[in-house]
Amino acid sequence: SDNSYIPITQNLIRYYVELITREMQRALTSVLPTSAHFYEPESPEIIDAGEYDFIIVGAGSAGAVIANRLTEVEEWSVLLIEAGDLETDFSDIPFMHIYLQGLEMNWGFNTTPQTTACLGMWNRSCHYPRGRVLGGTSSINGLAYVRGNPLDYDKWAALGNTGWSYEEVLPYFKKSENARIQDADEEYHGYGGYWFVENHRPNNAHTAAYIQANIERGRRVVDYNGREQLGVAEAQINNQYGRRCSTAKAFLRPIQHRENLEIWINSYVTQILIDRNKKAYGVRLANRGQYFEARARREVIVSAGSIQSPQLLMLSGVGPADHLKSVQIPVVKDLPVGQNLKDHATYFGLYFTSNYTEPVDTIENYLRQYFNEYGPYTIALNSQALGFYQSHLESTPGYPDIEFLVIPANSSTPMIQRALHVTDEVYDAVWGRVDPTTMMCIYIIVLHPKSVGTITLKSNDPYEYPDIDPRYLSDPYDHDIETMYQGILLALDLIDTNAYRARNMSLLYAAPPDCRGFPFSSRAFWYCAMRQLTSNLYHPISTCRMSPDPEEGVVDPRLRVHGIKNLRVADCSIIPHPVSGHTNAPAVMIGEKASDLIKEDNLPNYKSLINEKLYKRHFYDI
Ligand SMILES: Cc1cc2nc3c(=O)[nH]c(=O)nc-3n(C[C@H](O)[C@H](O)[C@H](O)COP(=O)(O)OP(=O)(O)OC[C@H]3O[C@@H](n4cnc5c(N)ncnc54)[C@H](O)[C@@H]3O)c2cc1C
Repeated sequence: SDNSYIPITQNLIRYYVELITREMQRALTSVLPTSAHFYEPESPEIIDAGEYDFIIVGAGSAGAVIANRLTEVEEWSVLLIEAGDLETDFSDIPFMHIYLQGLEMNWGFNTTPQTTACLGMWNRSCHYPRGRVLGGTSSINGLAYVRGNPLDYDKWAALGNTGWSYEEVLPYFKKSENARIQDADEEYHGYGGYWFVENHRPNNAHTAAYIQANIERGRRVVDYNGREQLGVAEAQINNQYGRRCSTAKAFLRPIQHRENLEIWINSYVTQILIDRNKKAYGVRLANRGQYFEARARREVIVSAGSIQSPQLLMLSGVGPADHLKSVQIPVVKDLPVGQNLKDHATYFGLYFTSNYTEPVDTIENYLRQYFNEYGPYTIALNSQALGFYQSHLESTPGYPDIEFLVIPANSSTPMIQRALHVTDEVYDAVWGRVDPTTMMCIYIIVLHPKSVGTITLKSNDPYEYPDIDPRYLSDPYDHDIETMYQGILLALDLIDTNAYRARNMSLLYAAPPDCRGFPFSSRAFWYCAMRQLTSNLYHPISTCRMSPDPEEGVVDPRLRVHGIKNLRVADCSIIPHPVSGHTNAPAVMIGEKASDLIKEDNLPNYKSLINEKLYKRHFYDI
């Protein structure tokens, strides 16, 4: 909704102040579940939930889009099943995104203990947040709208995935988008879609300095979703009038009246039902202490995300035969499910001090700004700028291998320790030295990691969380850690500019205890620090990888599971090669494209319904 229609009364402010105080406190203290057993019904009795044309598992970034597009066909009935509950007024506030990681909207996964990264985290294990709520991870994420580089999608196509080149996917990015951004390369954006993209206002002084420092170094200010990506930019974010625009808000709310759509929330799917002819015909799910089975006349579409789509396939007998046998699951189809896990390894420990102090205001005033669509509450972690860089390790023209996410003053909160699971010792040694009002932090992101991890089952119990073993920074030739190190050098070089010198920006002495034996800021020191404080940017992909070859992948380029009829996977798990960006925009694009593939395969004479009119700017009111 447009905030400007809401009268900003004292009662409204009081309601929000109480909400924020309560939810922040809960996030800092609540204990997240370690399994999904709370869904488990006591009785094994199964209730018939009827028949639908399509069943979609997971109302996340991709699933919500698919539910919308399939119910455009009036004669089709669609059941959308989501394990989580509804979004809240609290989750709508972009600034609160980090606190959502401490609440029940987060599944609360953790990696297995690691040996090459996450060493400064509790039990050497990184936290692995994922959305358990309508809108999925788009309802708890950091809101950055970053599609990646055209060459990423051309690589997908070059791997044999016909139909996924940049030229072929760009129309789907534009189809979903409703851009309200400045200085955009307009032909690359959509202006009539469901999903809002905005800039944040006003900018923090550190953001301006960052842009200026890069200009001094000869870099350009770009629309990173447009003509060229190398360079720096103000963030484009999925806000709608300053509020979080999750895919639930964008794609489900406007169509909730459609009679051919049923949405079941708080419903946990435990199995995809596959018959003897290897045809998927429905799902079993647990809802409010009861088992149900729903049948699909046409297809089951799994959009449960990169962790739980592979989990669900494996629980249903689709996965690596040896692994399934080891957990006593009868093998329906031997496929490399859960293999090839990749993620954007990110260094979280690079802090700088400055002579600039960002003023701190009251919650009430921040809220007044929020209701008027501006100010710190309208952005996650106050993170207003990003940069895309190419180190000497990447030679393809125009193709970045490093991203910076600039986190300026007033974004460090005690929640960071809980969100990253940093040990007390490391937290005190690093964040204990950070003055939130003056600091700047740069997250260093490896865009094309070579390290490969896995998702496996711990047992055949559908309620047990899977094993997530990402193995960050583990590739045999140290490509990932060296790329990250090059990113740190780039950041240190940037500080040595007039723009930053004017702010007296300098590297914070912050050494994790295990790295104190190395000279501060030496190469050996950074290598040590990176292994301590590298976690993920929460962008897991490739666990149900798309490939025409069933030896290499799980779904074909039409997203059909190899060897199983009437079953598709459509979410980030199908991404065959990491994008030079973030994963929410690609997930939505995948949802759009999957919907068209499904329509093509199920409607006679269907031609892609992409309507050029949708891309044209129809208003511009910022
Ligand atoms: C903290 C955080 C910050 C991030 N920041 C950004 C960002 O700034 N920009 C960006 O582009 N990306 C960001 N991402 C990543 C991005 O949001 C995700 O990659 C994307 O949302 C994934 O979409 P998806 O459709 O693959 O899965 P999801 O959106 O995770 O959807 C999966 C859905 O399936 C449901 N589900 C799972 N299992 C079952 C089951 N058995 N039964 C029923 N339902 C089930 C889940 O509850 C969930 O709703 C961030 C992620 C996190 C965690």
